[in-house]
Amino acid sequence: MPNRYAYLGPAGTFTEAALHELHPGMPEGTSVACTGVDAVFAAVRNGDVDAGVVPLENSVEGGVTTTITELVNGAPLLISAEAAIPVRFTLAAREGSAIADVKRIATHPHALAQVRGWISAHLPEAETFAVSSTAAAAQAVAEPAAPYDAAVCAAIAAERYGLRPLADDIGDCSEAATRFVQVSRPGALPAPTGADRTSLVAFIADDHPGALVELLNQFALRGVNLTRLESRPTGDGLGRYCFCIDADGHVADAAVGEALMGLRRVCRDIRFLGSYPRADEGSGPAQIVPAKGTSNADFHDAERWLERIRTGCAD
Ligand SMILES: O=C(O)C(=O)Cc1ccccc1
Repeated sequence: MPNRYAYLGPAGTFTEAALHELHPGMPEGTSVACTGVDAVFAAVRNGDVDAGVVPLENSVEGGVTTTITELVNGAPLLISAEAAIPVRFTLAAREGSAIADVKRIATHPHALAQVRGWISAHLPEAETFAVSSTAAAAQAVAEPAAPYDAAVCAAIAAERYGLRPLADDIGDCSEAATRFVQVSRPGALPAPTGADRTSLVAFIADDHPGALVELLNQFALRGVNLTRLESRPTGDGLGRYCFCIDADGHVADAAVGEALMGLRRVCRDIRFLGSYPRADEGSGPAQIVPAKGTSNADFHDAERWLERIRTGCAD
């Protein structure tokens, strides 16, 4: 039986595009469109689907709060894959509308944040409304008694819901990309590929000067490169934060494994969020030359040396 996947719907979202990038040629009927990120997490947790795809962070707007909150505070799930896709926004309206008719615009909050410059330059009087996704906005605009005049969405969503593009590529930053993750119930980890990422949440043991440096040192000392560090409130009171961390490498790699053991010793709690193949395989951080003495072979050699000393077999 093919796997079933939930995603932030309806059809035509950027998240659906990410799902297809992760599973090219997936059979009809194997995806389930959800109305919110929280509904995707619920579908995965209660076993309705095998995995779910949600947006995690955007290169312009930063983290997607609902996704991060679910990963940090909800019943534990693991990230099993990621996809990074460019996001290009279209302003779309019903047939017969012109830009000058647009008074009410609907879209996802992350899309809105990325087209603010264009809207204030071209439609400074327009009101904006946050809805659950860009495709939900397009679907709503297509309704005969639509409460909105236009949607900011993907070109493919405009086409799917029979809307006319009024302006294409209206994002304020042409290089904008969003990172999506696939979440699964805890189980076996994807095998290391040599170009992996590890995600976790670190909870500091007690507030003291240098607590964050201690945490970061666990990675630095082992030559592990970090690709994301985001503080999130723990919910236990003002000034209490946990740290969401993405690092290059797989937990099966000696350096990452040892960094995690170090964190375990200095932190109150660690939530491991998974090791999975990097979407930017072969570019960016992957090009970083490993620090001296931090390869798997270096760690294993040092371990064997210590063992010889401990057992009295040192030469
Ligand atoms: O609403 C969508 O289409 C999504 O998939 C969420 C989103 C919104 C804006 C940028 C990237 C992802």
